Amino acid sequence: MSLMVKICGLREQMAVEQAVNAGARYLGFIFYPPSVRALRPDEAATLMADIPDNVGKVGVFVDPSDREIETVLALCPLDVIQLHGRETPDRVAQVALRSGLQVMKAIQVETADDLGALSAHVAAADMILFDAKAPRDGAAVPGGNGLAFDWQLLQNLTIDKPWFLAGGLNKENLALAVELVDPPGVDVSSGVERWPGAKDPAKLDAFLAEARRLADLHKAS
Ligand SMILES: O=C(O)c1ccccc1NCC(=O)[C@H](O)[C@H](O)COP(=O)(O)O
Repeated sequence: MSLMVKICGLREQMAVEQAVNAGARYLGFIFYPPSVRALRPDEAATLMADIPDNVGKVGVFVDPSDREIETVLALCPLDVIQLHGRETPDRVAQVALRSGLQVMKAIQVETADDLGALSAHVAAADMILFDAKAPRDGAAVPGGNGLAFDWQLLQNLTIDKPWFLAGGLNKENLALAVELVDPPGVDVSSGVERWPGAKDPAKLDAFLAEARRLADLHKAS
């Protein structure tokens, strides 16, 4: 098993370099102004300048207009557009067609009902990311909240596209999450931070080392 790791919400050059060197497969940059992790396109372009081709650059959007996406793409060489709002499968397909890029659709999960539209999203998107629902607080943003959902809801999931488990992951709970869900990829933001928006070098390294350890364990078994 190789476990893909996506580190999300990067804002600092050092953290970008560290995540690349420690084996992250995807790096996420937030283009949603209400988030503390949001970047302007020019700031993100600077951070992306030296990312090698084997590491995917993911732009995270929430119910974006075509114009918002085009403004980012004019400066940022994204590989993947992550849609983290209430986008329908039709909108996901439209974004993929217009941008020519891969699209990752985030599905926010609290109960089994939240998986009702999964097959339509799988058909429309190139990748799926399962995350926890945001707290029911008007000020909450839809991701990066450090909250886990009931991972058992994803047990025995078979989907024929790459997918990621996200939401409240950290070095301590990664082994249990991987054992229960066996995801092809995992995504983390808060669990590798000192505070929202500031990645912690020690936590980043520890998370990526744990992901490698789990992948090696799986290979050996
Ligand atoms: O991270 C944000 O600030 C954010 C804001 C709005 C939409 C999505 C956002 N993050 C998307 C991600 O992919 C996060 O990594 C994912 O929600 C998991 O976050 P965490 O629970 O903090 O590890």
